[in-house]
Amino acid sequence: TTGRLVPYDLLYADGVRAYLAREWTRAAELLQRSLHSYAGLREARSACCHACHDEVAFVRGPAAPWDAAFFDQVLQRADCLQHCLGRRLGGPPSAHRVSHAIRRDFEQREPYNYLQVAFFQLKKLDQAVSAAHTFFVANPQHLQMREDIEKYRRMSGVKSDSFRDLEATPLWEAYEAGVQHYNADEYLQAVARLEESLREALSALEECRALCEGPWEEEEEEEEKEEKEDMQPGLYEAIAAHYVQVLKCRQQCVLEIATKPGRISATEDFIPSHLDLLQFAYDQVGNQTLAAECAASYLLFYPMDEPMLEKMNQYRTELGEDTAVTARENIQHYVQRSLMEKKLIYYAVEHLGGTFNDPDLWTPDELIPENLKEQHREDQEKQKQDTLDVEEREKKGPLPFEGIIVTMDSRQMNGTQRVVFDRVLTESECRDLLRLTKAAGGTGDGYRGRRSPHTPHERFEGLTVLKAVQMAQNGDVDWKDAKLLLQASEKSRKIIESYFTPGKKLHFSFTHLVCRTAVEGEQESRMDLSHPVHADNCLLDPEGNECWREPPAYVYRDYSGILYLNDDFQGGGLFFTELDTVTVTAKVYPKCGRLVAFSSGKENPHGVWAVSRGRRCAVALWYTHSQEHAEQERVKAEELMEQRAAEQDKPNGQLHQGADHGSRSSPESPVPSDRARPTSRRHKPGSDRTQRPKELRPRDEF
Ligand SMILES: O=C(O)CCC(=O)C(=O)O
Ligand SMILES: [Fe+2]
Repeated sequence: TTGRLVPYDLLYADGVRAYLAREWTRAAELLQRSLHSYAGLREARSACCHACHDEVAFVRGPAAPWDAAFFDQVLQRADCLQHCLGRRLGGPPSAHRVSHAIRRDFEQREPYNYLQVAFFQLKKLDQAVSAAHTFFVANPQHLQMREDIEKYRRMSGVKSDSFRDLEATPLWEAYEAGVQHYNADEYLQAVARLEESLREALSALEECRALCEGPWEEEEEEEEKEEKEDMQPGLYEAIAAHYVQVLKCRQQCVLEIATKPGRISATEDFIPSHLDLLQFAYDQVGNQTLAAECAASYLLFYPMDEPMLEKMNQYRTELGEDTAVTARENIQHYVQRSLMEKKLIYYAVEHLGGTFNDPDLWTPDELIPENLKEQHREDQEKQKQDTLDVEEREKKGPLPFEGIIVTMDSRQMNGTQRVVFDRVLTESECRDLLRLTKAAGGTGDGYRGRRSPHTPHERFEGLTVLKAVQMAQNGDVDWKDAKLLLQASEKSRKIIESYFTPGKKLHFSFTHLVCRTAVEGEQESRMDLSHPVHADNCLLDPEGNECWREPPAYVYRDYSGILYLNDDFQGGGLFFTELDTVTVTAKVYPKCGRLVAFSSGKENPHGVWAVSRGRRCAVALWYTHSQEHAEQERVKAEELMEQRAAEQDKPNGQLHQGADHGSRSSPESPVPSDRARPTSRRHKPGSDRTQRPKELRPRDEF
């Protein structure tokens, strides 16, 4: 390295100052240097962490974790790190302490927000665009940046390959591709990508853990001092308190690596779920040896997992008793280290106080001290009571159909009057309804593929119940399929009525089957939404934090439902926000048979993320308490249907109620829910404000 690394926070502060003074060349240079320095510091920390011994590796057994020998190890390691960093940084590591705020800015890629404007002012369009894109990847709810990017897209001098993520990691690309192959039963490709993603995840984890150790942040030091004063500590206590902070920080890395940039919540149980998927995929491609190895590795996390234990037995028989099946070494190390750190943390929490938000779902019960378990049980009890309260408030009635489950309620969706049901349709019913959309598309009657009113990058096709029945009359689609559309929407109506407004009739207001199809070749680094954030019965005014319940809004709509039919597309998640339209509070990923329902008012602003590949189909449903606004088309459609039934003199078919959805774990939640695991100990994705303060926003410069 070339001499001393200038602390990135200094460069950043100077860069922002130059930006505000509109000295664009200087601003661009300083901001870029701050990013380099930040990367350099991370590299140095990683390298040093690797070079200095991992003290936890020296601790043997659970007895007396905090003995003198252990403290020696901790101190020695701290010493080693200090020297190593000093050498690599060309100066005292303490010079690189930064405040929480600055660290957060860098984690959220804020420097790129400024860089974009500086480059734009310098007429360096290519760099402006890649800075904008890099920022936006981590801040997809940033409306201003979305607009900026739209402007770039319309500019003639901008090449499409300028929309680059300068901070891209291979992890998410590999993971998503892996899961997609897995979904498509392409197990050979799935294995390759998931192995890559697991490797990347473990290495990202190491990097993240390295950042937990010096140079310490100022605010953490403050906290620490308070703790020290509280307990008048000796040297060991001081080291212990300090060290516990590091351990907690390292444990939180699991969440950090499992959170995709721009997303709010982590993919649950990221590492074990890789092994779960890999085990199945290896099995499918006939590689029993590696499948067994993954099973053994998975069992390190969930030793009592019945299905996996069964698989293990099977492999033992198949491979012969002589073949030793062992877990992967790096996973063994990972689990041991994690358990050891948890033990130390719990020991400290028990004796020194404080709290620990364990990020893992797999932590064995025995590890948690009795009195903390007690606390944990109380928390759970309280949470249950809260749920009951919400249910009470929402006057939740019993569900009118068997086999349907409530997957998320308002509390879990951080809002009011929101719910997700699953298993409302079977796979075969989804297929039939999808066939309806395909057949209808071919006739050109009533089902016109046209550009979406919301985005030029998608086609938008809609089919009402009346159109479906009319097409059945014309012989263009099956009567059975048209009837299914009527039945599915009626079933949804009953579910929603009984859940939200038992005893108060809900009428259909409008129903249509709608597909959103990505327009091929126009998806690259697309930044708009499939459906902008809106509320269903009022006009949102995010600036005024208001929602005007007046025309042209459909003011009489009281409840909304969306019944999803498929998941073989990319993007297309539904999300809820606060009134500001940017603070995302909940996300729902479509899949066959999933029904999301919510009240249509200002309490539920929502939007749909871009569909970037494939076709996303759903039955969109709106309901009203007002009889006079009841959907007339539907009355007509039902009449036609009855006429036909009378002609045929056949009884009406019944919708299948409840479904058996196979036993394979779905990759969206790779750990089947019936596996024993503690619930609610992990942190809940709360609301997350992604819009930055206005005064520093580059937008004024456009
Ligand atoms: O399709 C979805 O998930 C939501 C659509 C929606 O919000 C609407 O059409 O009003
Ligand atoms: Fe909507």
